[in-house]
Amino acid sequence: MTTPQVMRIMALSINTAARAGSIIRDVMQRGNLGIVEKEGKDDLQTEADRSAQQCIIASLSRKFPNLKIIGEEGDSNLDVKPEWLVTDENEEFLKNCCPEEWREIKEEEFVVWVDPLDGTSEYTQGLLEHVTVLIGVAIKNRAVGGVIYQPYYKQSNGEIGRAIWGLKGLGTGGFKPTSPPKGQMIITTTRSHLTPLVQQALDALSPTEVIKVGGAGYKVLQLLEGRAHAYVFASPGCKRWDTCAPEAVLEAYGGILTDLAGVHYSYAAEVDYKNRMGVLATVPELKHSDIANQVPKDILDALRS
Ligand SMILES: Nc1ncnc2c1ncn2[C@@H]1O[C@H](COP(=O)(O)O)[C@@H](O)[C@H]1OP(=O)(O)O
Ligand SMILES: [Mg+2]
Ligand SMILES: [Mg+2]
Ligand SMILES: [Mg+2]
Repeated sequence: MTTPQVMRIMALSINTAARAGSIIRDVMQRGNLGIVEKEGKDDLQTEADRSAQQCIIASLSRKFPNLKIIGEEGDSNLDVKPEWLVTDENEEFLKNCCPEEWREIKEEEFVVWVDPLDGTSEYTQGLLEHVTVLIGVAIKNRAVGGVIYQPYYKQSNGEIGRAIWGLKGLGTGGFKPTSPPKGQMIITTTRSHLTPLVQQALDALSPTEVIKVGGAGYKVLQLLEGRAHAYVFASPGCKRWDTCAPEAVLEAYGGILTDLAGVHYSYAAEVDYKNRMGVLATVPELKHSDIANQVPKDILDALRS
């Protein structure tokens, strides 16, 4: 029997994210980040963002030429150094059994959303543990599979970097699932894109504690590892590549990620990339709709306008 495409795409994404992670570490070690401002000082790009994206898109498109891939850093030159081309699919992952519902999905039915470096602002400031590589796999508008790779995570065996993955219908891997403390409401949110509206939404949810960290990937990790109950961001700043992989991993785990009104984003290729209605993610222990219902209407109206 041939291996279903979704399993092969996920398995190649895991190994490619790790390779992108080593490129990110190399750029930092060389010390010349090559920072440029995209839409302003809140929207930076570095040599690491560019090179990691080239590695990911070249590797995936070489093996899956009919795959639709959308990367944060725009069109990339795919004529990359041979050592950036990843061809091996992750064998550990391939030992898993493909969920029935994804078995027949063809290469051209997927959309892969790539954020080669999530947490660029933190990367440039040396807050390296906040940095992740995000590869999200969408099928029929929905985020279904995802890889969150942390290039600076120190494993207990001394190895550097770890890959966290999730596939709906199969589950998750690469981390130790942990429930957040009972009787509290710990919210994780932005540290580099705080606005009055972001603060207003936090206040409305009466958190017992607020954890400000960088990146959408790292914030969802706070939920997976029991350090926070919810991720709340009342801002249109995130785009589909920021949330596709985190949403898929969190939902494969039993949590939910939507906009602030409680509605899922579409990950179809032709959508407007902006997550205009913000981000709300919750752990499986919370009822997501209860939290969404606590978001004041004027905050939603402000995001809509
Ligand atoms: N105003 C913004 N402009 C550009 N990117 C943003 C903005 N707000 C959020 N993002 C993206 O969403 C991620 C999560 O946001 P935050 O850390 O503020 O919670 C950021 O790391 C950044 O992704 P990236 O670093 O890949 O550009
Ligand atoms: Mg960016
Ligand atoms: Mg990002
Ligand atoms: Mg990025």
